[in-house]
Amino acid sequence: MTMSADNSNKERVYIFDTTLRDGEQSPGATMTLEEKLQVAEALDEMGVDIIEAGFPIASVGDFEAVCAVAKQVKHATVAGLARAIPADIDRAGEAVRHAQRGRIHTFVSTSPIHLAHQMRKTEDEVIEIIARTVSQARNLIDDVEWSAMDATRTPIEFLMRCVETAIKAGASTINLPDTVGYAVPEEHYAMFKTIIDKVPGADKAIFSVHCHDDLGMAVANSLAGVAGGARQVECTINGLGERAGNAALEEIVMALRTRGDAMPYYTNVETTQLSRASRIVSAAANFPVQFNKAIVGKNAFAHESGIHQDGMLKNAETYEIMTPESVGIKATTLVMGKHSGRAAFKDKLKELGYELGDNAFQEAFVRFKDLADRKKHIYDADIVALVDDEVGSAGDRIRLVNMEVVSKTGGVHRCSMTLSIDGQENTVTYDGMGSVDAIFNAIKQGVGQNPHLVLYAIDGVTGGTDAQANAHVRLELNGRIASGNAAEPDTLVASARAYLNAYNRLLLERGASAQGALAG
Ligand SMILES: CC(=O)SCCNC(=O)CCNC(=O)[C@H](O)C(C)(C)COP(=O)(O)OP(=O)(O)OC[C@H]1O[C@@H](n2cnc3c(N)ncnc32)[C@H](O)[C@@H]1OP(=O)(O)O
Ligand SMILES: CC(C)C(=O)C(=O)O
Ligand SMILES: [Mg+2]
Repeated sequence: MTMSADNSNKERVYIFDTTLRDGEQSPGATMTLEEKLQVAEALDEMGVDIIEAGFPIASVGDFEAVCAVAKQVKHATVAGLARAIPADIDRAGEAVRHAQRGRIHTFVSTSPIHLAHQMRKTEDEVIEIIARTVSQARNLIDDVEWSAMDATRTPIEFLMRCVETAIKAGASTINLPDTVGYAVPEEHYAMFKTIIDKVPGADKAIFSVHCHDDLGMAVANSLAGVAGGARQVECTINGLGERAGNAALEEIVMALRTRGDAMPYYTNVETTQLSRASRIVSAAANFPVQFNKAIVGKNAFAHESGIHQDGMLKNAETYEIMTPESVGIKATTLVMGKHSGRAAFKDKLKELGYELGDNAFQEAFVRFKDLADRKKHIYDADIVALVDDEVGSAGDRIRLVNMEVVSKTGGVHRCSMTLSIDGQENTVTYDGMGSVDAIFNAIKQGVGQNPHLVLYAIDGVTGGTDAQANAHVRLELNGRIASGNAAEPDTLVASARAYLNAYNRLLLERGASAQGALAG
């Protein structure tokens, strides 16, 4: 079994979502009040434990957003961020007091570089600030989280002093952020383990891990923090966040769920809502999700290569470690493209309602591969057009071998064409008023007949400049009418093949020899 959702013998990990605060710090990701409320509703419904709704001192808008989220949220705790500054803490307290469960999240820098350059404080001054500001917050609310900004670049002895001070002052959650995405997993594990094992009173607090993705290790570091004893993970939907982003919520949750055998922890998140939450955040923050993003990317459950598609058709567990349904995606997609094989092509034809005999199938597959080599996206409509074309022209006695068209503005339009007529090749060249006229004239010359063109139309099978052209031709000769179609990426080739297809049908009705068959 590759997936585990059995939570017995596992420890609970609390999910602290900071999409609305750290996520919104991502350049260009600002959300309106309505958008924030929509995101908060999705997070609350999904079972997130804590929603950090904003930084109330930052602006009137942020304050109002935190108040509104606090009033709306039904289940989760709502947190507001505050610097270690009295006015920040009062403002955060004022905003989250509307919540059924409110939390003040206050932070201060602890690393030497921050102390020297950002805060311009000594270690002793920082210890005094922590004691004073955490106590202030605790006088406003029971639930106080304290964070050591830049914890991972802080000497462990000083970090332990800070943590002990914060716990003594009443913080019930201690967050040790990797603010600049500097940590590596082993080190991160060791930091949590050491602090939890050694700091007096550590058992009175829940430890929290908060990672940034500057080196692409935010999720790995978060999971290492959990292994080291953290029981709250701070993360964002789609990994939105400052610079390279925060640890992605969907990745943390699905990693714990899928690899419960290696990591005995569980979360309360309803995973089938992950995909919806991702779409809501992407739209609200106006931030597209990369196609190959784990869990929620467009390609996360899509397979194009033939070997994988063949495996998927035999048993989905050959190439999928989670089901798409488990993250709220309807189904796996087998994308038809140049890497696809016969198994997937046959399956696609079946889905589209075709059952071809062996020869027709092989020919259709060769044409499909040829089309896929030339066209980026193969849609169902392309395959329908291709198979209809293949089936419709299967018995054609006159076939296009190759053609070349020269066309010049205000000048000559000339088509040189080789036709195979009952197996015999015949090359002709003819001019026309335009490219299509030259092509049709060349065919008439080649077959020695002059049917009347009743209809000629072109439409695109799909959108895009690389879309196949569907050409339709209707011919009339001696009172008989026949229609032909052809689909090709090249409009002129499609036109020639549609004309020949119609001519072949006139021949078929007549049952005569191909060249000059319709005379008299
Ligand atoms: C790692 C993180 O994600 S931290 C959160 C980052 N998020 C944000 O900054 C978004 C919201 N921020 C804002 O709107 C503004 O920066 C405000 C309102 C908070 C402050 O604005 P301003 O008063 O104009 O200060 P400014 O942003 O220029 O500088 C930050 C000040 O806060 C101080 N500061 C930074 N962190 C802390 C802290 N945790 N505790 C106390 N002071 C702090 C800095 O030292 C600096 O103080 P100084 O002006 O005395 O040198
Ligand atoms: C404010 C803190 C928690 C933060 O976002 C960080 O250090 O990355
Ligand atoms: Mg952060």
